[in-house]
Amino acid sequence: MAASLLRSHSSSRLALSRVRAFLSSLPLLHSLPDPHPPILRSQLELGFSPQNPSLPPFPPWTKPRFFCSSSSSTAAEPAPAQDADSSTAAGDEATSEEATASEESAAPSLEPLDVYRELRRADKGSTKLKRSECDSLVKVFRGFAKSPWVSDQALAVYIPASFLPHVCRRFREFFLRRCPPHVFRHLSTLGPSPEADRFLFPIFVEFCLAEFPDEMRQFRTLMDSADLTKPHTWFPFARAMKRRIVYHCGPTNSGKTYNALQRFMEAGSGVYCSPLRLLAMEVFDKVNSLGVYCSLHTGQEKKSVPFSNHVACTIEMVSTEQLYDVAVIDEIQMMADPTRGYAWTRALLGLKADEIHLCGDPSVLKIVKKICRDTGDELEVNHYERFKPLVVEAKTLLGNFKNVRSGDCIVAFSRREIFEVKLAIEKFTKHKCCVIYGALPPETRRQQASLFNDQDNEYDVLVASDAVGMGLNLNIRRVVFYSLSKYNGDKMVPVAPSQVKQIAGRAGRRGSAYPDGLTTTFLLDDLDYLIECLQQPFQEVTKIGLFPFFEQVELFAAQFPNATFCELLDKFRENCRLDGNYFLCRNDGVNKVANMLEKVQGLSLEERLNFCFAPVNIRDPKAMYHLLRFAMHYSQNRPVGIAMGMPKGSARNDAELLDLETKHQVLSMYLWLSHHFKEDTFPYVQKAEIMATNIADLLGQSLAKACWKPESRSQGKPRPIEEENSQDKLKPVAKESYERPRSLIKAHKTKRQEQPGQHHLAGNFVV
Ligand SMILES: Nc1ncnc2c1ncn2[C@@H]1O[C@H](COP(=O)(O)OP(=O)(O)OP(=O)(O)O)[C@@H](O)[C@H]1O
Ligand SMILES: [Mg+2]
Repeated sequence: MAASLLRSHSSSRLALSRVRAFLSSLPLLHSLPDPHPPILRSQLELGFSPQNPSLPPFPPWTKPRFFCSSSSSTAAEPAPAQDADSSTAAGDEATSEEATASEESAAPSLEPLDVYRELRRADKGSTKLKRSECDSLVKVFRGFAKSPWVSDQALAVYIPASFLPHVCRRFREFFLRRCPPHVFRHLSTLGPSPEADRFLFPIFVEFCLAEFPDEMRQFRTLMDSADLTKPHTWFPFARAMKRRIVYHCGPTNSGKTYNALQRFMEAGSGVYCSPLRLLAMEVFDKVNSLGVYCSLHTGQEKKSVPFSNHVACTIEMVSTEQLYDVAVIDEIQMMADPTRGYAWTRALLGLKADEIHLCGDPSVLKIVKKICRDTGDELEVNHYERFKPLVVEAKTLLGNFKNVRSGDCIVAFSRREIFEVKLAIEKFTKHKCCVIYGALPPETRRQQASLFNDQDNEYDVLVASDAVGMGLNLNIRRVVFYSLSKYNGDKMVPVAPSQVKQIAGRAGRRGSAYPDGLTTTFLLDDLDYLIECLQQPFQEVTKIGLFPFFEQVELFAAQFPNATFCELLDKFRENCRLDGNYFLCRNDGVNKVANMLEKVQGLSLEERLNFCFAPVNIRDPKAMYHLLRFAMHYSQNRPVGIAMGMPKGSARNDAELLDLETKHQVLSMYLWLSHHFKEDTFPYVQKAEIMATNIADLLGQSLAKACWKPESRSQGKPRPIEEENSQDKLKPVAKESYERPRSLIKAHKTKRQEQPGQHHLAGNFVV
């Protein structure tokens, strides 16, 4: 797991260098007489020896902060009086007596090295603790073993999470049998707490150095090859440049991208990095239409416009080799995305551009400032406000589709709900609906968006998933949340406030037919949560995503020649080291694909990695089958074929619609692979492109007339509770209206005791 290492605690920082020095000096250690007190071994190794009196007797990091009132005091000195005071403050009568006594004679030391030495000197079993005393100490050690702080710090001294429980158990056994009374009293006062962890940790390190030097040495080799610390140093050319970073910081619909694109178009050369293919395509079209030659580069397509010095690309495809005058990184807050965040981090750290424009909300401002300090780049921040405030309609739709109006965008969080809502609206009102959801190709989403934007047709309502939250320019008057819960792959959870903000902010676009933005919910019960989300300030991001380069994985893999690719990924995750501001991006799908591809022989590590990262819906067995087939043919050096017929026409039911979606995804995957492998291995690119375009058209035609009940891709598998219940939600309450009977948000938010909507029925809110 990703770990934040050694940022907060200077003593631990020193611990790392100490452990490194210790582990890198094998001959000296081995030449020491045995049995040699380990503490002295490490001291000797660092030069702290009686023969070298000019050096302090113990390295300073071993002084726990909580007990050293003065940094100049040494372990040889008696513990300062404050130490005794601080322990008596919370102590019992006996402790108080002890403190008084310690003022007369030297108090027993609580310096970690002293404690450790005392433990070492003591005979095994010398401590006779009462049962209750023993129990209270065990609690402290349990807390220590489970503390995330300890786990991070242990990783920094080359003890990975997998080994930590064993070491902690041994440490506890060692400690309990020899624990001196004053240390016991001290730990009892602290109890299981961060202070106890910080007190024990340096002693723990000494114990590990003595007991597990070989293991630590092995782990060190392993972890060094999975070292992802200081990622800004991975891009020496970018570091050699003096870059100017401009952060366009503000909420949705405030002109951030517009202003950044102005600079992009003025520049002699530029790159625009988009979170979505769709948005890259929009910028590509817009910029070319304004007379600036611009190419397009996404995972699936490369359109090179002759004489162009500008390129619009998806963030994953941006080159850190090419030099640009201006780069734009849109939706910079996506740096914190658990899966894709690394692509934004890489672009920010690695782009070779004189001027880099970041567009996004304020959540990553602080961390961007920190990165700029690390990279030495100059940072300018431009703050933006929404052109028009967003107004929350307190009335809501009261669970009735009859309250839908022209220009509404109804947001639902599953494909099933989207089609149910579309069906209900078209059946019980005069409105016609366009739909937008993640599984649709970008071309179809754009087609649906322009159908909705165009005022001269009957399609005046949009039903969309969260895919609408980013990228498209839509003429939305009002965003209506059909629900505010979402299936997270495991269970239904409330939609995150940042996402609610992003989606609601789509209402009322400058220059559109509806410049004033409104938002509300379908159910009155959901309204409070909507307001709560919109009123929440942007949460500051403390960690951003990172992922290793292929070369780093390759280096690591060399140590496990017999490991499967899946095992390798797991081991890398377990052993990798990160700075405190970074986390390792997870890729849940990759493991599933890697497992499936295990049976394909003859792929190099790089080829396997490429297949694993191909865009595939892992829940779609047909798409998975095609990926397996592509990999098998490739590994047998056969030209990879499409092996899929063109559908006869548009879909007549949901099963056919699902089939069209799958077919497009498979073609999209084929095109992606063709751009990631040698050209001649995927020779049917042109055919795949034509088929993909035609299928996107068929999808558009199918959606225009879709009036069927949705099916599930995972037929036969248990559906999430929400989906099971969704039939009930649409039970007609009157002949011509529908009602959803309950709000899942209400169930989630049991803590909210007040009656739904009681404060909000009075009027609208500006947020
Ligand atoms: N100065 C301007 N003149 C004309 N139109 C503008 C101007 N600024 C922004 N717009 C228009 O306002 C709309 C919103 O602007 P933009 O897309 O830049 O907002 P944003 O802050 O990037 O929003 P989001 O966070 O949703 O991406 C766009 O349609 C854009 O063309
Ligand atoms: Mg924008």
